[in-house]
This record gives sequence, C-alpha cells and structure tokens, in this order.
Amino acid sequence: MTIYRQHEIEEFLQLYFIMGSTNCKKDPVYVLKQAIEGGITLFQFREKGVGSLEGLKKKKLAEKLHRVCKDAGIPFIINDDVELAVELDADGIHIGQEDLAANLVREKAADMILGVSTHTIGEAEKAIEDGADYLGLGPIYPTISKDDAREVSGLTIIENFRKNGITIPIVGIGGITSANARDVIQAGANGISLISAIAAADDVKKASEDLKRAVI
Ligand SMILES: Cc1ncsc1CCOP(=O)(O)O
Ligand SMILES: C=C1C=NC(C)=NC1=N
Ligand SMILES: [Mg+2]
Repeated sequence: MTIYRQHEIEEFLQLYFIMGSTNCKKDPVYVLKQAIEGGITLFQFREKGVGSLEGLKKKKLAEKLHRVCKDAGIPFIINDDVELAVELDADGIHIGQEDLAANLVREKAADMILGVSTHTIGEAEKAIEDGADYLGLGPIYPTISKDDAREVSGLTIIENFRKNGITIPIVGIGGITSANARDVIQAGANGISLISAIAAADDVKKASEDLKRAVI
C-alpha cells in the first residue's frame, strides 16, 4: 500500500458508520443522511442477521444508500457480499475470517478499499499479505449488534497489534460510544466503527456529531 493511500484510508476510518435495515429505528436512507450531516467519514452497508433483506430488496436498498453516499462524497463499503460490491461498483468491501479469502477478493476488486476483520497477529499478517487496506479489531466492548461476536477483547488487542509492529490502518469495533471512543483512539486505532450508537439513536445527527468530536 502506498503511503498516500494509507493516509487516505486513515482519514476515512475516523468515524465509520455501519448499518443495515434491521439496525435502524427509522428509515435507513433518512438515518444515513442524518449521520452524514453529523460528520461520519465512511459508511458500510451491513445487511445481516434476523429479518435482514435478501436478493432484490437488499440490492435496491444498497443502491439507494450508495446514491446517498455518492452525492455526499462518502465512500460506500459493502459487508461480506463481494458479488454485490462488484456489481454496484462499491468503493470497498469488508470481509471477516469466514468470508471469501482476502487474496481472492483482491483479485475480484483490484482497486477497492479492502477491510478485513482480524483477531490475532497471524490473521493480521495474512490480511496484510493479501492486500488489505485496513483491519477491523473487536469486539472491543460488549455489543448487542452481532449475535455471533467473538469474546470481548478490550483495548489490549489494539495495543498488542501496535506493539507487534502492525502499522496498517486499524479501526476498533464493538460497543463503542461517545463515552469510550477517545480511549479506542488512544489505544492506537485510527478510528472507530459502530452500529447502534448512531443507528439506534433518537437524534442520529447529534449522536454522530458527539462521536465525531470524541475522535478528532
Ligand atoms: C459488526 C461487529 N463486529 C464486531 S462487534 C460488531 C457490532 C458492532 O455494533 P455496535 O457498534 O452496535 O456494538
Ligand atoms: C465485523 C466487522 C469488523 N470491522 C468492521 C469495520 N466491519 C465489520 N463488519
Ligand atoms: Mg463477514
């Protein structure tokens, strides 16, 4: 990864909002627009879990949210679904250890932003070798938004990755709120990624503004 691209990715990761239709109290398009007004720097469409949309309904929502991001100049990332990301010409894709291997995704999506969830130094080194642009580390704190989340790791996972010389852009995830966001950055992450602190907020724009203030 060039140093220019690394800095660009670090900027994008500052306030990384993730959501799907099941995470929102209000209409997802409205929630995304409010979050963008509140200052998010990156968006991930993660349509997953009980009650999530599939097939054409999922694609239609993805297209609407992609349009909102395009109009606002915010990169649009799709979780898991490499085919959909390529079909919609998304700006990036995020995959976990159980998804298609990062090197195969990189072959299908040469110049996309590629994020990989990792939990060990070994997984991180493999992701970096495969061409990842950033790593998602967590869950840092207990989360209500992912029913098959690994055990809570706390901030030490970020600190350990940095101590072991992992210099790739890192975003923390899992139970992050405006109360603990600063700690995640001080532990060595370039940004925070989250679902419920924004998607489930009564005032989405204000929640996004509060989180943005906590990380810049
Ligand atoms: C996708 C994901 N990966 C680890 S925790 C998590 C969910 C984060 O959601 P929240 O920000 O609501 O805790
Ligand atoms: C599981 C995940 C971890 N990290 C990020 C950024 N997104 C995800 N979907
Ligand atoms: Mg996944």
